[in-house]
Amino acid sequence: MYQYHCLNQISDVGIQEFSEEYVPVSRVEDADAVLVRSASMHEMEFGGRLKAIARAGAGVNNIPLERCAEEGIVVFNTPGANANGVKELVIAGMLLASRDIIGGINWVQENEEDGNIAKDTEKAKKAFAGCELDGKKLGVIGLGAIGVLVANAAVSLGMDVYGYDPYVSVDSAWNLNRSIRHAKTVDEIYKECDYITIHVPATESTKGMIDGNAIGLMKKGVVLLNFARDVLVVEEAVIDALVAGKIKHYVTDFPTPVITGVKGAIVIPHLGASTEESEDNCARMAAKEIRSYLEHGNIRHSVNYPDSDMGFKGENTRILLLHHNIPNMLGQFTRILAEDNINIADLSNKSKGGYAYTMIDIDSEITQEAIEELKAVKDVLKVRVIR
Ligand SMILES: NC(=O)C1=CN([C@@H]2O[C@H](COP(=O)(O)OP(=O)(O)OC[C@H]3O[C@@H](n4cnc5c(N)ncnc54)[C@H](O)[C@@H]3O)[C@@H](O)[C@H]2O)C=CC1
Ligand SMILES: O=C(O)C(=O)COP(=O)(O)O
Repeated sequence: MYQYHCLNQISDVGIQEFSEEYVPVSRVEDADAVLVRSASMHEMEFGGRLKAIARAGAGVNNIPLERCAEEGIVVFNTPGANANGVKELVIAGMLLASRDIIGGINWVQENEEDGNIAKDTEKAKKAFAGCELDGKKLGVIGLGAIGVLVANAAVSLGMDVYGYDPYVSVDSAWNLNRSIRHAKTVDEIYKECDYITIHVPATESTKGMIDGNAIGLMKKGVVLLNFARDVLVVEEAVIDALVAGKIKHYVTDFPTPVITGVKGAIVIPHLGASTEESEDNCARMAAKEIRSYLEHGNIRHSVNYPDSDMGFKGENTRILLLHHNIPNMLGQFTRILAEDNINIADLSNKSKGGYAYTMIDIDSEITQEAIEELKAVKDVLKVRVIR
């Protein structure tokens, strides 16, 4: 039996991926696996039983990745599974910033009692007029799953699109529309574009990247869109720029006490991934990742351990070792198994940064003493045996 705990509402489509072998539990401490969306896990203690955390979504800044790695807990996310949902809302954000659609709708509601509203509309509407997206320059910072979709959709809308991503993956580069201009520096985006949208993860190096200096380089009347994370943008600098008319609108998916209610800020309550399709996709992918790891030891889409796949666990016993990525670990593991007269049928050893993952299939049983010896090896963080 495997026990799982959901820290946020997770779509039933994902939960249905679990077999009868899986039961929900109400406490994280009792869980083999946790499913989470945006709930913060930084202050949480994890029981020794926890093996996997699956973020049904993209951003993992709510999870203490390093601490999890040290405790031998594999953290997964679901790359691309909600990207289309976000892309559609970004396009909506650009449209909301181009004409005062929100102001116009509010005006209609405020005048609902007006028997003359059809006629009065024609006088009032000039206050809500704006511009079109066609022909405007859009800068996309971060060309991952979301950035690529936004950039390509904007091309279809007739925009002149610039993309910036110094770490762009080969897949993303292949998927980009060929008319998109390759910005060699982020400053080029700041200086050239009428609309700027940011789609990078929140990390120590990206936090605060849109600051007063970046805004200083932007065109007067620029529209800035942030559907990635609040902390990427220095909100005080944005507010100064809104007041000065340097930024026309700041469209953000992240309400904070600082930005909410500010004139010119269009603040959406984190709805980027809140579509039926995105929620189903993320939940389904997250549940599959958990099953594959718990039942077969395979890792796919982890953010703190290397991906590793030895296929379905067949008749063999499978030993899984999570450890620091340092020399002579394999030598120690194979010596312990050899001393127990165990024959290795298959073996994989992968690393990612400071962490490594070794999977060993053996064609006999392993004694509890040998397991204890493996656990006692210095720099081994977790040992699991699937029989
Ligand atoms: N509003 C919402 O509901 C959602 C927000 N997000 C946020 O959007 C972010 C991006 O999501 P995805 O596109 O799915 O992730 P992704 O991992 O596919 O793409 C991120 C891209 O940013 C690039 N990048 C990293 N540092 C950069 C830098 N300094 N300058 C330029 N590019 C840089 C990477 O090379 C990568 O191509 C997530 O990390 C999350 O914070 C994601 C999904 C939903
Ligand atoms: O996937 C992401 O990074 C998101 O921001 C979506 O968050 P949510 O799952 O809607 O709480």
